[in-house]
Amino acid sequence: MTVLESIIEGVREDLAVRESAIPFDEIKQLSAAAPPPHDVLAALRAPGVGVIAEVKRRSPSKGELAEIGEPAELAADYADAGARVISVLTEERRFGGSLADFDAVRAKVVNTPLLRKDFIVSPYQVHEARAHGADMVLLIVSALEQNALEALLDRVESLGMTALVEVHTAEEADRALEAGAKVIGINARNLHTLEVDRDVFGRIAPGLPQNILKIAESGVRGPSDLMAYAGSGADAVLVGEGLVTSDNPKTAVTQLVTAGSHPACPRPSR
Ligand SMILES: O=P(O)(O)OC[C@@H](O)[C@@H](O)c1c[nH]c2ccccc12
Repeated sequence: MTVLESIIEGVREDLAVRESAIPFDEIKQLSAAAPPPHDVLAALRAPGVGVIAEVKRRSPSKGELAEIGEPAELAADYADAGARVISVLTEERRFGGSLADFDAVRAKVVNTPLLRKDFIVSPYQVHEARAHGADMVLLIVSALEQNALEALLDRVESLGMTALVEVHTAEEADRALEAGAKVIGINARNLHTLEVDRDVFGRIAPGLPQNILKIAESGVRGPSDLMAYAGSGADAVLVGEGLVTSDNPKTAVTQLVTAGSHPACPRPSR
């Protein structure tokens, strides 16, 4: 079993528990009653290279990253520093996140779009994300059969949310396009082996259509990594570890945002 497969096994068990507490029909109603989602595409299309800042306590590759006693405070700092979207991990077993973290962040951060970062394998989780106020959800191509990917993407969009469709290979990028993805995240980390290769973005992104928003995920340590990704066509970078392990996450976001809007930073070509 790969790391991804074992994570998903745990995700399905935890999901079954939540589903028995709140059945599908009920979560569907809750998702319909939630305040409308933010326009994530508009946020990502703003000038310059954007920053998606992640609330991340732990990772399967590095173990404990940061304690994050107050995820809402951290997220508020990210928002104040100009993050375009805030990603909140809700996977519990390997990443130490939760929907409670997501709720705390949503209660505090009202004007910045939120990404529910989890391993989505069922329509239930999409409605659940919306019920908790998510604007964006992650769909991982290598975790989904093509028909499931397409059905989940349609459901995300039918609820007015935006999908971040994550790929790690050119074949997966083709599947993402085939499914109709508008925002493609190219993850430098292979979720089966956890190896990071920062060159993956530069190999895949130039082959994607111009109108597709391209997000470089993982392994961003600071402004020079952002600049390098910008040079390969990134519209935004998604950063977790580099922020939560920094002495001052707010300043770390500010530095990235500043680099992404600097005249010397290559412009996204949309
Ligand atoms: O902490 P990093 O290396 O900056 O990476 C952030 C983000 O890309 C990473 O958390 C991530 C990318 N895809 C995922 C899928 C599931 C969980 C986590 C992830």
